Amino acid sequence: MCGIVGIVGHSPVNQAIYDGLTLLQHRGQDAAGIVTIDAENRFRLRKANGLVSDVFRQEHMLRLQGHVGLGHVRYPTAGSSSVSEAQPFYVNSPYGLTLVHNGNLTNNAELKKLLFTLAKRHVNTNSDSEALLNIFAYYLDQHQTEPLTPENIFETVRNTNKVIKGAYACLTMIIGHGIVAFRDPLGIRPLVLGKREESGKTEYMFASETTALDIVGFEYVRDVEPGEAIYITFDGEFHSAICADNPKLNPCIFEYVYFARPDSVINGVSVYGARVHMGRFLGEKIANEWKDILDEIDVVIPIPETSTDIALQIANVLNKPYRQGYVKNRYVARTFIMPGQAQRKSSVRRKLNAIASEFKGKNVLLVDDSIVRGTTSEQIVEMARLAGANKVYFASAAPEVRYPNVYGIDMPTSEELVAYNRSVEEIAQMIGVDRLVFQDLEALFKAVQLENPEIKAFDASVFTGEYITGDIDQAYLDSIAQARNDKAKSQLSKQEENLEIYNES
Ligand SMILES: O=P(O)(O)OC[C@H]1O[C@H](OP(=O)(O)OP(=O)(O)O)[C@H](O)[C@@H]1O
Ligand SMILES: NC(=O)CC[C@H](N)C(=O)O
Ligand SMILES: [Mg+2]
Repeated sequence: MCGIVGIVGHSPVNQAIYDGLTLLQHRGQDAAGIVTIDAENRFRLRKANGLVSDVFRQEHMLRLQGHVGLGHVRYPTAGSSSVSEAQPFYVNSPYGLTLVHNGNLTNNAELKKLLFTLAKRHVNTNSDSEALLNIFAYYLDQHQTEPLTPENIFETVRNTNKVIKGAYACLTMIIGHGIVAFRDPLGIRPLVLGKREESGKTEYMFASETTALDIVGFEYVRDVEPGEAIYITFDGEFHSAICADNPKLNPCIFEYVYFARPDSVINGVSVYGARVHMGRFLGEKIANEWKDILDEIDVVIPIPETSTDIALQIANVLNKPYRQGYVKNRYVARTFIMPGQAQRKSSVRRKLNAIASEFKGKNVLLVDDSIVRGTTSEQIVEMARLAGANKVYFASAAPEVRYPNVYGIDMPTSEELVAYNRSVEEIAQMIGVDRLVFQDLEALFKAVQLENPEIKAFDASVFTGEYITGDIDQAYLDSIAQARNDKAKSQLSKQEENLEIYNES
Protein backbone atom coordinates (compact mmCIF):
# COMPACT_ATOMS: atom_id res chain seq x y z
CA MET A 1 0.00 0.00 0.00
CA CYS A 2 2.94 2.34 -0.40
CA GLY A 3 2.89 5.98 0.53
CA ILE A 4 3.96 8.81 -1.79
CA VAL A 5 4.87 12.49 -1.30
CA GLY A 6 5.89 15.24 -3.71
CA ILE A 7 6.65 18.94 -3.13
CA VAL A 8 7.22 21.86 -5.50
CA GLY A 9 8.68 24.46 -3.13
CA HIS A 10 10.78 27.61 -2.99
CA SER A 11 13.00 26.55 -0.09
CA PRO A 12 14.77 23.27 0.86
CA VAL A 13 12.28 20.37 0.86
CA ASN A 14 14.34 17.48 2.31
CA GLN A 15 13.01 17.82 5.86
CA ALA A 16 9.40 18.41 4.74
CA ILE A 17 9.45 15.27 2.58
CA TYR A 18 11.04 13.28 5.42
CA ASP A 19 8.37 14.49 7.83
CA GLY A 20 5.61 13.73 5.34
CA LEU A 21 6.93 10.17 4.92
CA THR A 22 6.91 9.63 8.67
CA LEU A 23 3.16 10.34 8.60
CA LEU A 24 2.79 7.73 5.85
CA GLN A 25 5.02 5.10 7.49
CA HIS A 26 1.93 2.98 8.24
CA ARG A 27 1.48 2.46 4.47
CA GLY A 28 4.85 0.83 3.89
CA GLN A 29 7.60 -0.43 6.17
CA ASP A 30 9.97 -2.28 3.80
CA ALA A 31 11.87 0.61 2.23
CA ALA A 32 11.97 4.38 1.97
CA GLY A 33 13.41 6.84 -0.53
CA ILE A 34 13.67 10.54 -1.32
CA VAL A 35 14.88 12.25 -4.49
CA THR A 36 15.43 16.00 -4.95
CA ILE A 37 16.83 18.20 -7.74
CA ASP A 38 19.75 20.41 -6.69
CA ALA A 39 20.77 23.86 -7.90
CA GLU A 40 22.85 22.34 -10.71
CA ASN A 41 19.81 20.41 -11.98
CA ARG A 42 21.11 17.07 -10.76
CA PHE A 43 19.04 14.41 -9.00
CA ARG A 44 20.06 13.76 -5.39
CA LEU A 45 18.72 10.40 -4.22
CA ARG A 46 18.74 8.23 -1.11
CA LYS A 47 16.76 4.99 -0.92
CA ALA A 48 17.23 1.85 1.17
CA ASN A 49 15.34 -0.91 2.96
CA GLY A 50 14.00 0.01 6.37
CA LEU A 51 11.79 2.51 8.14
CA VAL A 52 12.06 6.22 7.36
CA SER A 53 13.92 6.87 10.63
CA ASP A 54 16.44 4.11 9.75
CA VAL A 55 17.04 4.99 6.11
CA PHE A 56 17.91 8.68 6.38
CA ARG A 57 20.92 9.69 8.46
CA GLN A 58 22.30 13.21 8.56
CA GLU A 59 24.73 12.62 5.69
CA HIS A 60 21.80 11.56 3.53
CA MET A 61 19.68 14.55 4.48
CA LEU A 62 22.61 16.86 3.63
CA ARG A 63 22.80 15.17 0.22
CA LEU A 64 19.12 15.78 -0.52
CA GLN A 65 19.48 19.39 -1.64
CA GLY A 66 16.92 21.36 -3.58
CA HIS A 67 13.48 22.95 -3.44
CA VAL A 68 11.59 20.15 -5.23
CA GLY A 69 11.41 16.43 -4.54
CA LEU A 70 9.56 13.12 -4.25
CA GLY A 71 9.36 10.60 -1.40
CA HIS A 72 8.17 6.99 -1.05
CA VAL A 73 7.58 4.35 1.64
CA ARG A 74 7.26 0.83 0.24
CA TYR A 75 5.10 -2.24 0.91
CA PRO A 76 5.98 -4.55 -2.02
CA THR A 77 3.22 -5.95 -4.23
CA ALA A 78 5.42 -6.73 -7.22
CA GLY A 79 8.99 -7.97 -7.54
CA SER A 80 10.61 -8.62 -4.18
CA SER A 81 11.60 -6.86 -0.97
CA SER A 82 15.00 -6.12 -2.48
CA VAL A 83 16.34 -2.59 -2.24
CA SER A 84 16.71 -2.70 -6.04
CA GLU A 85 12.92 -2.32 -6.15
CA ALA A 86 12.74 0.46 -3.58
CA GLN A 87 11.54 3.80 -4.89
CA PRO A 88 11.92 6.47 -6.32
CA PHE A 89 12.97 5.02 -9.66
CA TYR A 90 15.09 7.04 -12.12
CA VAL A 91 15.68 7.10 -15.87
CA ASN A 92 18.07 9.50 -17.61
CA SER A 93 16.01 10.08 -20.73
CA PRO A 94 14.20 12.19 -21.61
CA TYR A 95 15.40 15.16 -19.49
CA GLY A 96 16.07 13.08 -16.34
CA LEU A 97 12.94 11.59 -14.83
CA THR A 98 12.01 10.05 -11.45
CA LEU A 99 8.80 8.40 -10.26
CA VAL A 100 7.04 7.17 -7.11
CA HIS A 101 3.99 4.88 -7.32
CA ASN A 102 1.28 3.60 -4.97
CA GLY A 103 -0.74 0.75 -6.42
CA ASN A 104 -0.10 -2.29 -8.60
CA LEU A 105 -0.09 -2.75 -12.36
CA THR A 106 -1.75 -5.93 -13.59
CA ASN A 107 0.02 -6.11 -16.95
CA ASN A 108 3.65 -5.68 -15.85
CA ALA A 109 4.96 -8.58 -17.95
CA GLU A 110 3.30 -7.21 -21.09
CA LEU A 111 4.65 -3.72 -20.40
CA LYS A 112 8.23 -4.99 -20.19
CA LYS A 113 7.85 -6.72 -23.55
CA LEU A 114 6.18 -3.63 -25.07
CA LEU A 115 9.03 -1.39 -23.89
CA PHE A 116 11.61 -3.57 -25.56
CA THR A 117 9.57 -3.82 -28.77
CA LEU A 118 8.82 -0.10 -28.90
CA ALA A 119 12.16 1.31 -27.87
CA LYS A 120 14.65 -1.40 -26.85
CA ARG A 121 14.08 -0.16 -23.30
CA HIS A 122 15.36 -2.68 -20.77
CA VAL A 123 13.64 -2.80 -17.35
CA ASN A 124 16.09 -4.43 -14.98
CA THR A 125 13.89 -5.28 -11.99
CA ASN A 126 10.49 -7.00 -11.63
CA SER A 127 8.99 -3.82 -10.22
CA ASP A 128 5.82 -2.71 -11.98
CA SER A 129 6.72 0.85 -10.96
CA GLU A 130 9.97 0.75 -12.95
CA ALA A 131 8.02 -0.40 -16.00
CA LEU A 132 5.49 2.39 -15.41
CA LEU A 133 8.24 5.01 -15.34
CA ASN A 134 9.71 3.72 -18.61
CA ILE A 135 6.31 3.76 -20.32
CA PHE A 136 5.84 7.37 -19.21
CA ALA A 137 9.39 8.21 -20.38
CA TYR A 138 8.80 6.59 -23.77
CA TYR A 139 5.68 8.65 -24.46
CA LEU A 140 7.23 11.84 -23.06
CA ASP A 141 10.11 11.34 -25.49
CA GLN A 142 7.72 11.49 -28.45
CA HIS A 143 7.45 15.29 -28.00
CA GLN A 144 10.03 17.56 -29.60
CA THR A 145 8.89 20.99 -28.33
CA GLU A 146 11.30 22.69 -25.89
CA PRO A 147 10.37 23.17 -23.12
CA LEU A 148 7.50 20.72 -23.05
CA THR A 149 4.06 22.32 -22.96
CA PRO A 150 1.34 21.26 -20.50
CA GLU A 151 -0.46 19.64 -23.46
CA ASN A 152 2.64 17.54 -24.18
CA ILE A 153 2.55 16.36 -20.55
CA PHE A 154 -1.17 15.55 -20.70
CA GLU A 155 -0.74 13.70 -23.99
CA THR A 156 1.98 11.64 -22.31
CA VAL A 157 -0.35 10.74 -19.45
CA ARG A 158 -3.18 9.92 -21.87
CA ASN A 159 -0.93 7.54 -23.81
CA THR A 160 0.39 6.02 -20.57
CA ASN A 161 -3.16 5.46 -19.30
CA LYS A 162 -3.97 3.64 -22.53
CA VAL A 163 -1.32 0.94 -22.02
CA ILE A 164 -0.93 0.46 -18.28
CA LYS A 165 -3.59 -1.49 -16.35
CA GLY A 166 -4.34 -1.71 -12.65
CA ALA A 167 -4.25 0.76 -9.78
CA TYR A 168 -1.90 3.71 -9.60
CA ALA A 169 -1.41 7.00 -7.83
CA CYS A 170 1.84 8.37 -9.26
CA LEU A 171 4.18 11.32 -9.06
CA THR A 172 6.88 11.92 -11.69
CA MET A 173 9.50 14.67 -11.52
CA ILE A 174 11.04 15.97 -14.79
CA ILE A 175 14.29 17.98 -14.67
CA GLY A 176 13.83 21.46 -16.10
CA HIS A 177 10.04 21.14 -16.01
CA GLY A 178 8.11 20.13 -12.86
CA ILE A 179 6.11 17.46 -11.02
CA VAL A 180 3.28 15.53 -12.69
CA ALA A 181 0.69 13.79 -10.49
CA PHE A 182 -1.68 11.29 -12.09
CA ARG A 183 -4.21 8.79 -10.77
CA ASP A 184 -5.82 5.74 -12.36
CA PRO A 185 -9.25 6.28 -14.03
CA LEU A 186 -11.03 4.49 -11.16
CA GLY A 187 -9.26 6.35 -8.36
CA ILE A 188 -8.50 3.08 -6.59
CA ARG A 189 -5.51 4.50 -4.70
CA PRO A 190 -5.71 7.87 -2.88
CA LEU A 191 -3.85 11.06 -3.82
CA VAL A 192 -4.44 14.50 -2.30
CA LEU A 193 -3.19 18.01 -3.14
CA GLY A 194 -2.15 20.69 -0.66
CA LYS A 195 -0.67 24.16 -0.90
CA ARG A 196 0.93 26.82 1.29
CA GLU A 197 2.04 30.41 0.82
CA GLU A 198 5.72 31.02 1.61
CA SER A 199 7.19 34.54 1.32
CA GLY A 200 4.54 35.54 -1.18
CA LYS A 201 4.90 32.42 -3.33
CA THR A 202 2.64 29.37 -3.55
CA GLU A 203 4.12 25.95 -2.85
CA TYR A 204 2.33 22.68 -3.68
CA MET A 205 2.40 19.22 -2.11
CA PHE A 206 0.96 15.87 -3.16
CA ALA A 207 0.54 12.97 -0.72
CA SER A 208 -1.27 9.65 -0.31
CA GLU A 209 -3.10 10.94 2.77
CA THR A 210 -3.90 14.38 4.23
CA THR A 211 -1.95 13.66 7.43
CA ALA A 212 1.27 14.15 5.45
CA LEU A 213 0.06 17.63 4.45
CA ASP A 214 -0.85 18.47 8.04
CA ILE A 215 2.58 17.82 9.51
CA VAL A 216 4.40 20.13 7.10
CA GLY A 217 1.83 22.92 7.20
CA PHE A 218 0.26 22.53 3.77
CA GLU A 219 -3.45 23.30 3.55
CA TYR A 220 -5.60 20.59 1.95
CA VAL A 221 -6.97 21.81 -1.41
CA ARG A 222 -8.64 18.75 -2.95
CA ASP A 223 -8.11 15.17 -4.06
CA VAL A 224 -6.55 14.46 -7.45
CA GLU A 225 -9.53 13.28 -9.51
CA PRO A 226 -9.69 9.76 -10.99
CA GLY A 227 -7.99 9.91 -14.40
CA GLU A 228 -6.72 13.44 -13.74
CA ALA A 229 -3.17 14.69 -14.27
CA ILE A 230 -1.90 17.78 -12.47
CA TYR A 231 1.29 19.37 -13.79
CA ILE A 232 3.01 21.92 -11.56
CA THR A 233 6.06 23.60 -13.08
CA PHE A 234 9.06 24.44 -10.90
CA ASP A 235 8.04 28.09 -11.39
CA GLY A 236 4.76 27.30 -9.66
CA GLU A 237 2.43 27.27 -12.69
CA PHE A 238 -0.57 24.98 -12.09
CA HIS A 239 -2.08 22.96 -14.97
CA SER A 240 -4.58 20.10 -14.83
CA ALA A 241 -6.56 17.93 -17.24
CA ILE A 242 -8.58 14.73 -17.23
CA CYS A 243 -6.49 12.25 -19.22
CA ALA A 244 -8.72 9.17 -19.29
CA ASP A 245 -12.09 8.26 -20.84
CA ASN A 246 -15.13 8.11 -18.48
CA PRO A 247 -13.24 8.19 -15.19
CA LYS A 248 -15.29 7.27 -12.14
CA LEU A 249 -14.34 7.09 -8.47
CA ASN A 250 -14.18 3.51 -7.12
CA PRO A 251 -11.84 3.82 -4.12
CA CYS A 252 -10.35 0.75 -2.44
CA ILE A 253 -12.64 0.09 0.55
CA PHE A 254 -9.78 -1.52 2.52
CA GLU A 255 -8.17 1.93 2.87
CA TYR A 256 -11.03 2.79 5.22
CA VAL A 257 -11.06 -0.58 6.99
CA TYR A 258 -7.34 -0.73 7.72
CA PHE A 259 -4.72 1.07 5.64
CA ALA A 260 -5.31 4.79 6.12
CA ARG A 261 -4.74 6.72 9.32
CA PRO A 262 -7.90 7.70 11.24
CA ASP A 263 -6.90 11.39 11.11
CA SER A 264 -6.74 11.29 7.30
CA VAL A 265 -9.46 12.45 4.94
CA ILE A 266 -9.33 10.69 1.56
CA ASN A 267 -11.87 10.98 -1.26
CA GLY A 268 -13.79 13.37 1.01
CA VAL A 269 -14.17 10.69 3.69
CA SER A 270 -12.97 11.08 7.26
CA VAL A 271 -11.36 7.70 7.93
CA TYR A 272 -12.13 8.09 11.64
CA GLY A 273 -15.75 8.95 10.86
CA ALA A 274 -16.10 5.88 8.65
CA ARG A 275 -14.68 3.62 11.37
CA VAL A 276 -17.11 5.06 13.94
CA HIS A 277 -19.98 4.16 11.60
CA MET A 278 -18.46 0.67 11.07
CA GLY A 279 -18.50 0.15 14.84
CA ARG A 280 -22.07 1.38 15.21
CA PHE A 281 -23.39 -0.86 12.42
CA LEU A 282 -21.52 -3.91 13.71
CA GLY A 283 -22.77 -3.21 17.24
CA GLU A 284 -26.34 -3.09 15.93
CA LYS A 285 -25.82 -6.36 14.06
CA ILE A 286 -24.55 -8.04 17.25
CA ALA A 287 -27.48 -6.61 19.24
CA ASN A 288 -29.88 -8.12 16.67
CA GLU A 289 -28.23 -11.47 16.06
CA TRP A 290 -26.72 -12.36 19.45
CA LYS A 291 -29.77 -11.71 21.67
CA ASP A 292 -29.21 -15.12 23.31
CA ILE A 293 -25.78 -14.20 24.70
CA LEU A 294 -25.91 -10.39 24.98
CA ASP A 295 -26.36 -10.45 28.73
CA GLU A 296 -23.40 -12.82 29.05
CA ILE A 297 -20.90 -10.42 27.42
CA ASP A 298 -18.89 -8.83 30.23
CA VAL A 299 -16.56 -6.54 28.29
CA VAL A 300 -15.60 -5.28 24.81
CA ILE A 301 -11.86 -5.42 24.08
CA PRO A 302 -10.12 -3.93 20.96
CA ILE A 303 -7.09 -5.33 19.16
CA PRO A 304 -4.80 -2.29 19.02
CA GLU A 305 -4.11 -0.34 16.92
CA THR A 306 -6.59 -0.02 14.10
CA SER A 307 -9.71 -1.49 15.71
CA THR A 308 -9.81 0.68 18.86
CA ASP A 309 -12.15 3.35 17.45
CA ILE A 310 -14.47 0.65 16.10
CA ALA A 311 -14.60 -1.34 19.36
CA LEU A 312 -15.51 1.74 21.39
CA GLN A 313 -18.63 2.25 19.27
CA ILE A 314 -19.62 -1.39 19.68
CA ALA A 315 -19.30 -1.03 23.46
CA ASN A 316 -21.49 2.08 23.33
CA VAL A 317 -24.20 0.39 21.24
CA LEU A 318 -24.21 -2.72 23.46
CA ASN A 319 -23.89 -0.62 26.62
CA LYS A 320 -20.93 -2.76 27.76
CA PRO A 321 -17.63 -1.74 29.41
CA TYR A 322 -14.78 -0.96 26.97
CA ARG A 323 -11.43 -2.10 28.38
CA GLN A 324 -7.82 -2.26 27.20
CA GLY A 325 -7.21 -6.00 27.34
CA TYR A 326 -4.14 -5.98 25.07
CA VAL A 327 -1.17 -3.64 25.27
CA LYS A 328 0.52 -2.85 21.94
CA ASN A 329 4.33 -2.75 21.91
CA ARG A 330 5.07 0.72 20.53
CA TYR A 331 8.33 -0.56 18.99
CA VAL A 332 6.74 -3.27 16.82
CA ALA A 333 5.38 -2.12 13.46
CA ARG A 334 2.24 -3.22 11.62
CA THR A 335 2.25 -6.99 11.15
CA PHE A 336 -0.14 -7.35 8.19
CA ILE A 337 2.20 -5.48 5.82
CA MET A 338 5.32 -7.36 6.88
CA PRO A 339 6.90 -9.29 3.98
CA GLY A 340 6.54 -12.93 5.06
CA GLN A 341 4.20 -15.11 7.12
CA ALA A 342 6.94 -16.24 9.52
CA GLN A 343 7.76 -12.61 10.35
CA ARG A 344 4.07 -11.69 10.63
CA LYS A 345 3.42 -14.62 12.99
CA SER A 346 6.38 -13.96 15.29
CA SER A 347 5.69 -10.23 15.35
CA VAL A 348 2.08 -10.53 16.53
CA ARG A 349 3.21 -12.07 19.83
CA ARG A 350 5.90 -9.41 20.32
CA LYS A 351 3.44 -6.70 19.39
CA LEU A 352 0.47 -7.57 21.62
CA ASN A 353 0.39 -8.71 25.24
CA ALA A 354 -2.68 -9.47 27.39
CA ILE A 355 -3.50 -7.82 30.73
CA ALA A 356 -4.58 -11.03 32.47
CA SER A 357 -6.94 -9.36 34.95
CA GLU A 358 -9.09 -8.12 32.05
CA PHE A 359 -9.80 -11.68 30.93
CA LYS A 360 -9.81 -13.94 34.02
CA GLY A 361 -13.22 -15.58 34.38
CA LYS A 362 -14.84 -13.19 31.90
CA ASN A 363 -16.87 -13.53 28.72
CA VAL A 364 -15.00 -11.17 26.40
CA LEU A 365 -16.01 -9.72 23.02
CA LEU A 366 -12.83 -9.08 21.00
CA VAL A 367 -13.06 -6.62 18.10
CA ASP A 368 -10.71 -6.29 15.14
CA ASP A 369 -11.02 -4.28 11.94
CA SER A 370 -10.54 -7.40 9.78
CA ILE A 371 -9.51 -11.04 9.71
CA VAL A 372 -7.29 -11.77 6.69
CA ARG A 373 -4.78 -14.59 7.19
CA GLY A 374 -5.88 -15.11 10.79
CA THR A 375 -2.33 -14.39 11.97
CA THR A 376 -3.50 -11.89 14.57
CA SER A 377 -6.80 -13.46 15.63
CA GLU A 378 -5.41 -16.94 16.26
CA GLN A 379 -2.74 -15.65 18.63
CA ILE A 380 -4.78 -13.07 20.50
CA VAL A 381 -7.52 -15.63 21.16
CA GLU A 382 -4.90 -18.01 22.55
CA MET A 383 -3.61 -15.20 24.79
CA ALA A 384 -7.18 -14.52 26.02
CA ARG A 385 -7.69 -18.19 26.88
CA LEU A 386 -4.30 -18.42 28.61
CA ALA A 387 -5.22 -15.31 30.62
CA GLY A 388 -8.29 -17.18 31.91
CA ALA A 389 -11.14 -15.93 29.72
CA ASN A 390 -14.31 -17.96 30.12
CA LYS A 391 -15.95 -17.30 26.74
CA VAL A 392 -14.25 -15.60 23.78
CA TYR A 393 -16.48 -13.93 21.19
CA PHE A 394 -15.01 -12.16 18.14
CA ALA A 395 -16.33 -9.39 15.87
CA SER A 396 -14.73 -8.27 12.60
CA ALA A 397 -15.55 -4.79 11.28
CA ALA A 398 -14.95 -6.03 7.73
CA PRO A 399 -16.68 -8.91 5.92
CA GLU A 400 -14.89 -12.18 5.24
CA VAL A 401 -11.76 -11.59 3.12
CA ARG A 402 -11.94 -14.42 0.58
CA TYR A 403 -10.24 -13.17 -2.62
CA PRO A 404 -6.77 -12.04 -3.71
CA ASN A 405 -5.99 -8.34 -4.15
CA VAL A 406 -4.24 -7.13 -7.31
CA TYR A 407 -4.47 -3.36 -6.79
CA GLY A 408 -1.76 -2.68 -4.22
CA ILE A 409 -2.41 -4.96 -1.23
CA ASP A 410 -0.04 -7.94 -1.17
CA MET A 411 -2.62 -10.72 -0.95
CA PRO A 412 -1.74 -12.80 -4.02
CA THR A 413 -3.60 -16.00 -3.27
CA SER A 414 -6.90 -17.10 -1.68
CA GLU A 415 -5.27 -20.13 -0.09
CA GLU A 416 -3.56 -17.87 2.47
CA LEU A 417 -6.86 -16.31 3.53
CA VAL A 418 -8.48 -17.87 6.57
CA ALA A 419 -12.03 -17.25 5.25
CA TYR A 420 -11.35 -18.89 1.87
CA ASN A 421 -13.70 -21.84 1.34
CA ARG A 422 -14.81 -21.71 4.97
CA SER A 423 -18.12 -20.84 6.65
CA VAL A 424 -18.27 -18.44 9.60
CA GLU A 425 -18.58 -21.43 11.92
CA GLU A 426 -15.51 -23.08 10.40
CA ILE A 427 -13.51 -19.84 10.72
CA ALA A 428 -14.66 -19.52 14.35
CA GLN A 429 -13.31 -23.00 14.95
CA MET A 430 -10.04 -22.19 13.15
CA ILE A 431 -9.32 -19.15 15.32
CA GLY A 432 -10.68 -20.82 18.47
CA VAL A 433 -13.60 -18.56 19.41
CA ASP A 434 -17.01 -19.43 20.85
CA ARG A 435 -18.82 -17.18 18.39
CA LEU A 436 -17.80 -14.98 15.45
CA VAL A 437 -19.55 -12.24 13.49
CA PHE A 438 -18.50 -10.32 10.37
CA GLN A 439 -19.69 -6.92 9.17
CA ASP A 440 -22.12 -7.02 6.22
CA LEU A 441 -20.64 -5.60 3.00
CA GLU A 442 -23.58 -3.23 2.48
CA ALA A 443 -23.06 -1.86 6.01
CA LEU A 444 -19.37 -1.32 5.27
CA PHE A 445 -20.20 0.62 2.09
CA LYS A 446 -22.74 2.68 4.02
CA ALA A 447 -20.20 3.46 6.75
CA VAL A 448 -18.01 5.18 4.14
CA GLN A 449 -20.83 6.69 2.08
CA LEU A 450 -22.26 8.38 5.17
CA GLU A 451 -19.06 10.46 5.15
CA ASN A 452 -19.28 11.18 1.41
CA PRO A 453 -22.55 10.27 -0.36
CA GLU A 454 -20.91 11.17 -3.69
CA ILE A 455 -19.07 7.83 -3.64
CA LYS A 456 -21.38 5.37 -5.40
CA ALA A 457 -19.07 2.35 -5.80
CA PHE A 458 -15.84 0.84 -4.48
CA ASP A 459 -13.06 -1.58 -5.28
CA ALA A 460 -14.18 -4.31 -2.86
CA SER A 461 -12.46 -7.18 -4.69
CA VAL A 462 -11.06 -8.80 -1.52
CA PHE A 463 -14.68 -9.38 -0.39
CA THR A 464 -16.41 -9.95 -3.76
CA GLY A 465 -13.80 -11.30 -6.16
CA GLU A 466 -14.96 -8.65 -8.66
CA TYR A 467 -12.04 -6.84 -10.28
CA ILE A 468 -13.31 -3.48 -11.53
CA THR A 469 -10.51 -2.86 -14.05
CA GLY A 470 -12.08 -5.63 -16.13
CA ASP A 471 -8.78 -7.22 -17.17
CA ILE A 472 -8.32 -9.86 -14.47
CA ASP A 473 -8.87 -13.49 -15.43
CA GLN A 474 -8.16 -16.77 -13.65
CA ALA A 475 -4.91 -17.17 -15.58
CA TYR A 476 -3.61 -13.90 -14.11
CA LEU A 477 -4.75 -14.83 -10.60
CA ASP A 478 -3.07 -18.23 -10.96
CA SER A 479 0.14 -16.58 -12.18
CA ILE A 480 0.44 -14.21 -9.22
CA ALA A 481 -0.56 -16.97 -6.79
CA GLN A 482 2.28 -19.08 -8.12
CA ALA A 483 4.85 -16.28 -8.29
CA ARG A 484 4.03 -14.43 -5.07
CA ASN A 485 2.72 -16.92 -2.54
CA ASP A 486 4.57 -16.86 0.77
CA LYS A 487 6.56 -20.03 -0.05
CA ALA A 488 7.72 -18.70 -3.42
CA LYS A 489 8.74 -15.37 -1.89
CA SER A 490 10.58 -17.06 0.98
CA GLN A 491 12.61 -19.13 -1.48
CA LEU A 492 13.98 -16.04 -3.24
CA SER A 493 17.50 -15.73 -1.96
CA LYS A 494 18.75 -12.31 -0.95
CA GLN A 495 21.42 -12.50 -3.65
CA GLU A 496 19.08 -13.74 -6.35
CA GLU A 497 16.48 -11.05 -5.74
CA ASN A 498 18.92 -8.14 -5.56
CA LEU A 499 18.99 -6.56 -9.01
CA GLU A 500 20.46 -3.31 -7.73
CA ILE A 501 22.38 -1.17 -10.21
CA TYR A 502 23.21 1.79 -7.93
CA ASN A 503 25.08 0.24 -5.03
CA GLU A 504 25.54 2.00 -1.74
CA SER A 505 26.59 0.70 1.63
O1 LIG B 1 -5.80 -11.65 10.12
P1 LIG B 1 -4.45 -11.01 9.86
O2 LIG B 1 -3.75 -11.61 8.68
O3 LIG B 1 -3.58 -10.95 11.06
O4 LIG B 1 -4.69 -9.47 9.39
C1 LIG B 1 -5.54 -8.62 10.06
C2 LIG B 1 -4.82 -7.92 11.20
O5 LIG B 1 -3.66 -7.21 10.70
C3 LIG B 1 -3.79 -5.80 10.91
O6 LIG B 1 -3.12 -5.39 12.09
P2 LIG B 1 -1.63 -4.76 12.03
O7 LIG B 1 -0.83 -5.39 13.11
O8 LIG B 1 -1.10 -4.90 10.63
O9 LIG B 1 -1.80 -3.20 12.24
P3 LIG B 1 -2.49 -2.29 13.38
O10 LIG B 1 -1.50 -2.11 14.49
O11 LIG B 1 -2.77 -1.01 12.64
O12 LIG B 1 -3.75 -2.98 13.84
C4 LIG B 1 -5.28 -5.57 11.11
O13 LIG B 1 -5.53 -4.42 11.91
C5 LIG B 1 -5.73 -6.84 11.82
O14 LIG B 1 -5.43 -6.74 13.19
N1 LIG C 1 2.01 -1.10 -2.11
C1 LIG C 1 2.31 -0.45 -3.24
O1 LIG C 1 1.73 0.55 -3.58
C2 LIG C 1 3.41 -1.10 -4.06
C3 LIG C 1 3.96 -0.27 -5.20
C4 LIG C 1 4.63 -1.13 -6.26
N2 LIG C 1 3.65 -2.03 -6.85
C5 LIG C 1 5.78 -1.91 -5.61
O2 LIG C 1 5.69 -3.08 -5.43
O3 LIG C 1 6.77 -1.37 -5.25
MG1 LIG D 1 -4.49 -4.81 13.72
